[in-house]
Amino acid sequence: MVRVKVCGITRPEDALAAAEAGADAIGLVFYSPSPRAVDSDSARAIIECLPPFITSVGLFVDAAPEYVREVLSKVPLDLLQFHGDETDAYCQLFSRPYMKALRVRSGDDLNALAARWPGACGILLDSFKQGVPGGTGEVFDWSMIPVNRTWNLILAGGLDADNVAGAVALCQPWAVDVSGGVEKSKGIKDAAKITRFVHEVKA
Ligand SMILES: O=C(O)c1ccccc1NCC(=O)[C@H](O)[C@H](O)COP(=O)(O)O
Repeated sequence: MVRVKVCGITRPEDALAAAEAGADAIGLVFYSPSPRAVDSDSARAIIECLPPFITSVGLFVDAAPEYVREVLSKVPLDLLQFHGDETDAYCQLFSRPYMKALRVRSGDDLNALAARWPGACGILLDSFKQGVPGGTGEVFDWSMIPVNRTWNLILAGGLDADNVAGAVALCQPWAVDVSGGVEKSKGIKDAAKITRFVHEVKA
């Protein structure tokens, strides 16, 4: 069964909509230039309203370790996601499971790249857009993804209810990750779009 993470959650009602739709995880963005960014108090309130068995993921981009530790002291995050140029050693500083996001560019050897983060529980493949670390709303060339891989693939980038079934059939990921494709506007999710997306993945 392919897992689903709904990322860029900014409101408790959107976290509940994701949980009720059957999503397995929610993502909270701790990167202030993003229109989907949340502060620690908001993030804690969102997580506190979740029912059991929904993984809470905190997302950072080249953050100072002190900031990550400050967030972790206030917010009960289950899993970390690093979207910048963080090394494996940096990602392992926080004694939490982590996923490393890689923004895919043509010609990348994705198996070789993934091997640089042996401590990662998953590799999130996302689209590359200059100056935009994530949440681009754009797909990348899924044919670049190696069929033979030893790492857990989380597929991201421009997914929505119309393309996700094809993406799953082609790429066979451990999980999929979506943000823009289930929104009314940046950071405001659409419950019906979330429900349709999860159905397309899990039906
Ligand atoms: O979502 C953001 O605004 C964001 C900003 C900076 C770094 C990462 C960000 N999102 C990370 C995610 O995991 C997104 O879900 C992923 O990039 C896919 O986004 P989308 O293409 O909109 O589905």
